[in-house]
Amino acid sequence: SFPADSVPQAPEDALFGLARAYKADSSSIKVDLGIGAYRDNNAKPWVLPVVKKADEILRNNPELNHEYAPIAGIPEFTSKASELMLGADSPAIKEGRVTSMQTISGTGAVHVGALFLARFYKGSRQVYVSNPTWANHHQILRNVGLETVDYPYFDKKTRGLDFEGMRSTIQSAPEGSIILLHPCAHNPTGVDPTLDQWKELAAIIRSKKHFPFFDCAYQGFASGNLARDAAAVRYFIEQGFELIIAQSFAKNFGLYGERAGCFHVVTGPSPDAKSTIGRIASQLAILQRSEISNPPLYGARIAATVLNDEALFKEWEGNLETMSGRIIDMRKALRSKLESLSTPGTWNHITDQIGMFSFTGLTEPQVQKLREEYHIYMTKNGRISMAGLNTNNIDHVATSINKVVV
Ligand SMILES: Cc1[nH+]cc(COP(=O)(O)O)c(CN[C@@H](CCC(=O)O)C(=O)O)c1O
Repeated sequence: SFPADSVPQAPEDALFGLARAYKADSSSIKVDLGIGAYRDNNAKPWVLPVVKKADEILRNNPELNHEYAPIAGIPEFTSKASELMLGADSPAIKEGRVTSMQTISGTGAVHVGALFLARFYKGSRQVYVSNPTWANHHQILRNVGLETVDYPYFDKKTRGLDFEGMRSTIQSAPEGSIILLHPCAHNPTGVDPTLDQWKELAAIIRSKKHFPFFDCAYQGFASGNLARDAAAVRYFIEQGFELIIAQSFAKNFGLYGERAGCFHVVTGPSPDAKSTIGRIASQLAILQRSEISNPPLYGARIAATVLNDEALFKEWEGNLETMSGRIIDMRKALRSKLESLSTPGTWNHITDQIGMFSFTGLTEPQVQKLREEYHIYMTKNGRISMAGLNTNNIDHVATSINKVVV
């Protein structure tokens, strides 16, 4: 009933396949620079101290049970998630122009956003996506019948932003195209537009009546500051855009496997904004009900416990600074080691880039060699998850890169 020509063998997922290969490697000097998940200086996943506290609070709460969550998720989570993204004093929130729905982490939010657009967006069915972008974007968008078109993003020479390429491609996209944007800590390049460049992009997107789709997976991880990392999204909302936002709590709460995320729709200021938002929320509930019915409780309860308590929120901000700070230390250390080894080429991009990843410029053969000869694992495109580096393995990584970069 399922012959090979109707169910062909699919390629293994780039990222999860890499994780599997790393686990299977018995070498004592292996280094995992693959999956974008934070590791501490001992290369171990880090359960944030504030998450441990929230877990303790939940365990000691006799009121909690395992009943279904509402279809849109637990309100003490979704309301705080939207304040975190938009800012507690956001006019959009005050004017009732936002609806938020809890999702299966960031992936679930990108998916339900894509599905919502595929069903109800009357503009173009083309989604303009950065080249390169997150490994999962294209297939999520295509699975719901949207088309993807690349906009240039990475300048191979400067290893920085190809702003001219990005700007002109968005400018010339058909009116009403959907523009998928990473608001901070771009994956995989670690390169972000400046606020002035965001303002220029907003003007173009408005003039062409494009639709902004923000995928925010690293708020607080890029600069260590939650408001700064949300600046692009908040600017667009201040400018009165109608837009959607996928929000992951995987990295900034370390809740990867608990799948805590949120999806937001923001409408522009208008007399019927509230009724529009009500209609949108009602259709989102149908989409969600038919796919997951209602979202998982644990991760959202942990995040809500922290987001609703001033002292825990402050402690969380400290935990974020610990993670982003350690990554920045590793950026400085890797750059200076590569330079002190006089590794051919320039390495300032390692510290110029921001967030979880560094787009090193290493070629596929060099990546292959690092993996086979030095047991260092990174994605084929030369992306390094900087949290995989630590004071115990950084010399091995720097000297190995130095050897393969001829
Ligand atoms: C831009 C982006 N959007 C959404 C997600 C989804 O996150 P989640 O909340 O867990 O559903 C990720 C994670 N990407 C890193 C983690 C592994 C994955 O691909 O997923 C990565 O690129 O390594 C992103 O980098």
